[in-house]
Amino acid sequence: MLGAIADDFTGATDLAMTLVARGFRTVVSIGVPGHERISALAAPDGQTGAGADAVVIALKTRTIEPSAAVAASRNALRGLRQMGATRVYDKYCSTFDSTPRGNIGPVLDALAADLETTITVVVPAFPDAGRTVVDGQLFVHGTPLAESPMRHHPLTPMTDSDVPRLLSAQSTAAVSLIPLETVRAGVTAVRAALEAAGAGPGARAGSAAGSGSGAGAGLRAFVVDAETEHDLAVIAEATADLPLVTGGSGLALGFSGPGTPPVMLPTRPGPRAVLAGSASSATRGQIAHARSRMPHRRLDIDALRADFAGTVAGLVSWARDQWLVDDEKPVLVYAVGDLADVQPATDPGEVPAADLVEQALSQLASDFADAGCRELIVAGGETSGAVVSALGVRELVIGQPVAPGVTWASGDSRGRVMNLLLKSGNFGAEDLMSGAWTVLA
Ligand SMILES: Nc1ncnc2c1ncn2[C@@H]1O[C@H](COP(=O)(O)OP(=O)(O)OP(=O)(O)O)[C@@H](O)[C@H]1O
Ligand SMILES: O=C(O)[C@@H](O)C(=O)CO
Repeated sequence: MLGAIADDFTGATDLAMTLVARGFRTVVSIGVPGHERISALAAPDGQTGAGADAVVIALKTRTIEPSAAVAASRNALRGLRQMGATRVYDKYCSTFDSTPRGNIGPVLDALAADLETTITVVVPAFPDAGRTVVDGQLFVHGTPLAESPMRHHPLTPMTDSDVPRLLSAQSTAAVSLIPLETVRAGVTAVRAALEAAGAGPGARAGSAAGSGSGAGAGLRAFVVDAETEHDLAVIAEATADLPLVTGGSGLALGFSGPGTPPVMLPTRPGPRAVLAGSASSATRGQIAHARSRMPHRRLDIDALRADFAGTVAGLVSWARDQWLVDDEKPVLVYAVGDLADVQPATDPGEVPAADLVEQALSQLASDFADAGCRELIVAGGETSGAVVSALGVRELVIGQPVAPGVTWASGDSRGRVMNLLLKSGNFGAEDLMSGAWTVLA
């Protein structure tokens, strides 16, 4: 069984949809499952679980304190091992989203230590979504990460494009690069690079330059260049025996499961809504597009600060009115239409704007579900984490894909099955908020 740990919920569905497309029966667990569910999912023969070929544990650890992220990830690893996971996939963002102190490095270090492995790979590339890595530099649709809209992210502004440098600052591992020329030379060349480096301290991979930082800790982390799906297939094959691989979801494009067919989710009658807490440029474009096609409201952060319950209740009553007029049309509630709407810093003692937004969208999701809403698009990884937790959903079944990294899923919210589309901030076409509904059977 393949076990995966994702640092946010949209990342979990992103990876899970790729695994489903590659023929894995995949369960997304929101947090670590309870003992009974672990037993149900466990693989009696160490190979195939009764309920799943792959389990992705969705955490909300991208921006929390590094020590808390490490503890939650190690706990998830324990759960996966109890289920019989023999390989572990540490999923983080294809744009390497992390705070300056972590959490990608500390989590990678801890998982490698628990798995007693001294070699792992770092593969953020996801070419279908425009993320490529060349000479260790991460590009977003051809623009260096640090010049892309990611530099304006409210929680994880990315101001460096150099993946080995980003990782070295966070990890105790000796960080090296396996360059594109080695990947293009094929599986044997990548394996040779990994094995040669395993030979001793300071060993280099292919023609790569190693930073060598932290070499004493024993772990070697190889950032591997990749520009195409074929590159990812080469890397996946070359690393098939590693107990731990890390990256965006792209690496999983090179995996091959037992051929389980995908699930088609039925549409769920009832009102529909879009909740967007993401400030990412793709989400802002989708909001601009959706505003001319559906009733919409922007969250008023000052009003939330002054009267949270009253402001949310006002939005619920507005949404109910819209659904009475046209129950086919989704309503849109969003946080950021324009970057100027972002409120980065708050006075000490004040609830940060980001928390108010997450709390408001979570409360709206619960109240909308109580009002009969059974289909929901949520934009943003942190936002999705907050919303799905508030809905009390424990597991997701992956359904129809919508765009690279974006998929419908269904989950049980306190006895009500809902279709949920958890969209990463920078994924999806401009018409996603009005168009994604049509792919439900
Ligand atoms: N006006 C605002 N001021 C400050 N923070 C905000 C504002 N609006 C939203 N936020 C916060 O910004 C964060 C956006 O992160 P989120 O992960 O949801 O989106 P994203 O980063 O675009 O998506 P992803 O992580 O999937 O790429 C959330 O915590 C949200 O509450
Ligand atoms: O890898 C990605 O880019 C996404 O799955 C994600 O994690 C964004 O939050």
